[in-house]
Amino acid sequence: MSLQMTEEEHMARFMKKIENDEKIEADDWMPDEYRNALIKLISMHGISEIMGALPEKEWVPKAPSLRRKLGIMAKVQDEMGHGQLLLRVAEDLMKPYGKTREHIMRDLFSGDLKFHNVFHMEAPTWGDAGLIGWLVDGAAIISQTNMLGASYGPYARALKRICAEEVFHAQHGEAIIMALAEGTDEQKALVQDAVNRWWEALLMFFGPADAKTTGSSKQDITIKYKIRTKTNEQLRQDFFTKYVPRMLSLGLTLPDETMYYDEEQKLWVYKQPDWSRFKEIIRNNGPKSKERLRLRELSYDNNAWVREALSPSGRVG
Ligand SMILES: CC(C)(COP(=O)(O)OP(=O)(O)OC[C@H]1O[C@@H](n2cnc3c(N)ncnc32)[C@H](O)[C@@H]1OP(=O)(O)O)[C@@H](O)C(=O)NCCC(=O)NCCSC(=O)Cc1ccccc1
Repeated sequence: MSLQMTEEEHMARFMKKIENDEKIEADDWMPDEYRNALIKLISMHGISEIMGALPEKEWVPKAPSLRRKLGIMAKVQDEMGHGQLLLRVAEDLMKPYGKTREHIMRDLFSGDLKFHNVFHMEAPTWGDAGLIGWLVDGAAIISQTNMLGASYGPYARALKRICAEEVFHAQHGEAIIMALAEGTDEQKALVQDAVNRWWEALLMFFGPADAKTTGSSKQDITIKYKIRTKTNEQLRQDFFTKYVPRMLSLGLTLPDETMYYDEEQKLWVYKQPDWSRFKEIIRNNGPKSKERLRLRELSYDNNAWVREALSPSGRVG
C-alpha cells in the first residue's frame, strides 16, 4: 500500500510523525532535506569525535601521573568509540546514495568534510588537556543534550550513550583543573593561560548565530524537523550561564573584559570572536589542522589491512 502513496502523502505522514514526537527510523521514508541535514550533522559530529581524540592523545605519554594517564587514555578511547558509533549511524543514512564510512573518511582527507573548530587548536600544556575535558566536553554536553530528543531514532539513541560518557569526561577534566587551580602559582597560571588560549575557540564551538558568517545555516531545518530544539546562540548562552560563574569561582579571569550579564534582556553580552578566523580554521587552516589530518590519514592507511580482513570478501588469518 505504501508503494502507491504519492510524494505528498509520504510527506504529510512524515510530518505528522514529527509533530507527534514519533521517532523516524533508518528504513522509514524521509524527505531528502531531512536525510541530507542528518548526514551533514552526524558525519561532522562523528568525524569530530575521531579528530577530537588527537589533542588529548598527545598527552597520554606525558600525563603527570599513572592515574591521570589511565584517565586520559580511557577518555581518548571513548571518543574514538563515539566516532565509530556515529559513523555507523551516518552510513545507514547514506545507503541510498551508495556511500559508506570509507567515503566519509576520504571526504575528511580531501577537505570536503569539515571537523569541529576546537580540534584544529593546539594543546601545549597539561592545563590545555584539563581544559578540553572541562570546557570542551562541557560545551559538547550542552550541544548534544539539545538533541537527546532528536526525531531521528538512531541518532537520539547513540547520543544517550555518548552524553552519559561525556559526563565522565567533563568530571575528569574538572578534576584536573581543580587540582591545578588549588596548586602552586605556576599551576594556577597553567589554567589561566589555557583559558586565554581556548576562549575564542569555545565561543566558536556552537557555530555562528546566523547564516551571515558562513553563507549557510541549517539551524532552521534542524529545528523544523525537531532534530534539535535550540539555536546556536541559545546554546552559547546556556554555556555562559553554566560555566562563567564556575570559572570566576576558581579565581580565573575571563579573557573578555567587556562581558556582562544583562538582567533586562536575560542575556550575556560578549565580544564576538573573529568569525573570519573561524572560517579559515574550519577550512583546515588552523594551527594544527594539517598535522592532525596527516596523522589521521597515516593511521587510516596503516590499518587498511584490518578493514580488509574484516570485510566479507577479505581473508582472515
Ligand atoms: C551546534 C553545531 C556545532 C553547529 O550547528 P549547525 O547547525 O551545524 O550550524 P550552522 O548550520 O549554522 O553552521 C554553518 C556552517 O558552519 C559549520 N559549523 C558550525 N559550527 C561549527 C564548528 N564549531 N566547527 C566547525 N564547523 C562548524 C557547519 O557545519 C555549517 O557548515 P556548512 O556551511 O553547512 O558547510 C552542530 O553542528 C552540532 O550540534 N553538532 C553536533 C555535535 C558536535 O559536532 N560536537 C562536537 C564534536 S564532539 C565533542 O566535542 C566531544 C569531544 C570532546 C573532547 C574531545 C573529543 C571529543
